[in-house]
Amino acid sequence: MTQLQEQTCEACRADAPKLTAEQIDALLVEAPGWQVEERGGIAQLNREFTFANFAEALAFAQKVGELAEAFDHHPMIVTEWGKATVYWWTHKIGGLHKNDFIMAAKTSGL
Ligand SMILES: C[C@H](O)[C@H](O)[C@H]1CNC2=NC(N)=NC(=O)C2=N1
Repeated sequence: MTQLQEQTCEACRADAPKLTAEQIDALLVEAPGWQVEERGGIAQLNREFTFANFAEALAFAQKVGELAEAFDHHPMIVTEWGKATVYWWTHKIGGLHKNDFIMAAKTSGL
């Protein structure tokens, strides 16, 4: 996990290739707790984080947002009482890029 977590996102270009199923399977091994689900035809990496209450979930969401701003790569975060679900995918390519796994690993490290 630390290996992915320490990497930095490469500048993702619109013509960057989406990860293949094999590449996704290999990267999932390095991102325990994360799963890939397709939403609206787009493969997304997601993980649910649980907390004691809403305030803690919100504080976590804020940290994820700061991480996203630092790397200019942004997730969807669904924040609820006791839960925050983080979704990573690359808008530019409408799918998954290694950057999404790097950001997921960093999210797990928060
Ligand atoms: C202009 C800015 O760098 C781009 O729009 C970035 C911002 N954050 C992003 N976040 C994600 N998840 N995918 C992108 O393609 C993306 N592009």
